[in-house]
Amino acid sequence: DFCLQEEDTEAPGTSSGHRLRQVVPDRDAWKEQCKNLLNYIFECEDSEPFRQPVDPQNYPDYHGIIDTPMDFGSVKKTLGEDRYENPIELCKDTRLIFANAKAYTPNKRSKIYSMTLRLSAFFEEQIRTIISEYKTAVKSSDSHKRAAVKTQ
Ligand SMILES: O=C(NCC1CC1)N1CCN(C(=O)c2ccco2)CC1
Repeated sequence: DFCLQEEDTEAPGTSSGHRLRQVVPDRDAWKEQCKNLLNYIFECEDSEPFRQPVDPQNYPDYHGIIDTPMDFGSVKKTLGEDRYENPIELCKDTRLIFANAKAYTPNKRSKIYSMTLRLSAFFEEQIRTIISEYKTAVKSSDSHKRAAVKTQ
């Protein structure tokens, strides 16, 4: 754990001597990490069918089978517009992309569905660390808040 200086309101390096450099996990780091992950996914050929919403002209039965369509373009847009509070929400929407493909596919050996299997394996590997570091950062920022209250 890191120490919290008692003069928490004073500017760093004040007359009360040097403050120790604080190492505080960044609770906003997940946003850039998810942006980078999405950019990598967009580079993957396997994401091609999932970068934009399904056009009902091409798949007239799609919206009768799938209640909540989702695609990586929408996830990227939501992230960019700061409409995700945390990476867990982004993970939920991304898992919906994969679940929709599994629900819609007529056959588990279909080309498009098989693309989601590789993509979801990669996504789950990457998102687990992002979520774990986010949860750690939230915990330590909570403990910081409790510590600060005690000193008041
Ligand atoms: O048209 C689509 N996307 C929009 C295209 C990129 C601009 N599709 C993706 C969703 N989808 C399936 O998940 C699926 C599973 C088995 C067969 O299809 C249907 C095809």
